[in-house]
Amino acid sequence: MTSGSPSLVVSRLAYAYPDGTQALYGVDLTIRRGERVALLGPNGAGKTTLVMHLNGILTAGHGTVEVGGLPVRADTLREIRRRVGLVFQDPDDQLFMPTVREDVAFGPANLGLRGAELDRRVRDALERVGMLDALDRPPHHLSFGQRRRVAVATVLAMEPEILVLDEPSSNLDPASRRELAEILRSLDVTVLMVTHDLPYALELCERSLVMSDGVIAADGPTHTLLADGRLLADHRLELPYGFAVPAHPG
Ligand SMILES: Nc1ncnc2c1ncn2[C@@H]1O[C@H](COP(=O)(O)OP(=O)(O)OP(=O)(O)O)[C@@H](O)[C@H]1O
Repeated sequence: MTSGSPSLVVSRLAYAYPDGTQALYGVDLTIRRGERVALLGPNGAGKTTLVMHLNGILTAGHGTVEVGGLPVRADTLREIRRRVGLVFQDPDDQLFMPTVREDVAFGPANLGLRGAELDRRVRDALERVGMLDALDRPPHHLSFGQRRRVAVATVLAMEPEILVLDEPSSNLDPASRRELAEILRSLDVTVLMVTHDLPYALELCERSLVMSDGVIAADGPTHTLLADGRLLADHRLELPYGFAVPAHPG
């Protein structure tokens, strides 16, 4: 991957739902290749609405979204959905085939891959999340944490430009949470991660965005933002009880 060039460029993106609720008021955002960025913000800030624009589930009222230089438009959606790998909060929204192998093969098979190339994609993606052993198991026999890792693999198998994760640490026990962090850190892919888990953002993402009332209210090093008590209070962000942001990053 060419680091430094933009993976994602969002310009002046505004959106109102059909009932008139204005959810985005003009979002500008550039994420460069290889960055890991956390999208923080209270309930109702517009995070999900923004994410749904990245692969064209919602289309812009105003403004533009480009992924790897390709604009999100009706005629580019197929390629955009390959480039933007969305990992839902609930893995059961993503896994629906009888075996893990078939679930991970589903996307690349849809792109036309077959035979050894398809098999390589599936194995490679499962290996990257440490789930190769589960190849022939039914997803519903796996633990929640394992299903989340397989859900990540279904997206990695598409070789996306950017991996977008919705609450990746939710419902994970501490060991699974740490293991997923290690996996995410090991991936050579651009990551945008929506999370309420501020320590997870600090651990994984050098840069964070704070969304609030449909705009990006702050954008900077995660360490700097989380050390700013005033910023956190202004946007209903709270560190866990007893958690202290280290005096110096990393
Ligand atoms: N389908 C919808 N119709 C109308 N308004 C909606 C719809 N979905 C979301 N909204 C509104 O849009 C605004 C932004 O919501 P959004 O779900 O993007 O926030 P969020 O930051 O993802 O919140 P959370 O942290 O709770 O997931 C809120 O005011 C919400 O009530």
